[in-house]
Amino acid sequence: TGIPNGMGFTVLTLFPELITSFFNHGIIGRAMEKKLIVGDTINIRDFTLDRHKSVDDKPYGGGCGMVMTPEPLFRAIDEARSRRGNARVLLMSPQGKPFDQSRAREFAAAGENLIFVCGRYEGIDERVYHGEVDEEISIGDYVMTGGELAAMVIVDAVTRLLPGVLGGESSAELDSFENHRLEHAHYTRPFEFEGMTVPEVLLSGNHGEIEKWRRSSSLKRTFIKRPDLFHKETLSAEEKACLKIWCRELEA
Ligand SMILES: CN(C)c1cccc(CNc2ccc(C(N)=O)cn2)c1
Repeated sequence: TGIPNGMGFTVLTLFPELITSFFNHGIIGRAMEKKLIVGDTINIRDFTLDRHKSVDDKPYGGGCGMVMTPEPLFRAIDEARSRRGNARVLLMSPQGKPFDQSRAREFAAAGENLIFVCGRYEGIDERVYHGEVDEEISIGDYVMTGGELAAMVIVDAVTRLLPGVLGGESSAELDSFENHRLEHAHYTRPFEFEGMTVPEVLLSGNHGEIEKWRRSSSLKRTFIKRPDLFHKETLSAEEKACLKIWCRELEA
């Protein structure tokens, strides 16, 4: 990624402890320890200049709720940019461009440092967007009380794609959504549980048959749970044959 000490993630927020907790646990925490990523936070309130450290104010034009004032945000973003070069400023917002797995892959591959602006209240002053933000991103069509969860979702989904983060135990390449198909069913011990057993083929050691069963499982689950994904990628001849057999079995 051309970044000496890992990909940088800087989160601008009024609640840094929400973010630092996320950075210090699990696979993300291990990636931090291994210096595969450098995650830090900036408290927007530290960049206020007034005695009351105010970060919001009443909206021009009236109406309910408050808007985040531009000055502290501008100064906090400039501080973030000064920490690491080659950075992209992302505003977390319900109005943003939808984030998905292919976007996660793009960010992981680009190796740019990412700066996340997490708004609270009814949003931020429009001049911040036009002056300092490279891109507005949404993690889904719903409104939250702040952008922090959206920033953590993106950091999580991007970090796990970086080389060395997932290690051997699992690999991002076989992720669901990789080829617009959901992941196959997973089983582990015990063989029988609550009267339900494990498909015999998975214990056969016949890797060809196991891979075939897994492709079939992935296809069936996509068909049942997310048929919309089929429009993104055409069915292969093998997949068509598999679905035909399966449908005949269902009719029988
Ligand atoms: C215009 N603006 C910056 C803004 C306006 C309202 C709320 C917020 C903060 N809440 C969020 C942020 C992101 C998402 C999402 N779906 O990604 C949902 N809620 C920000």
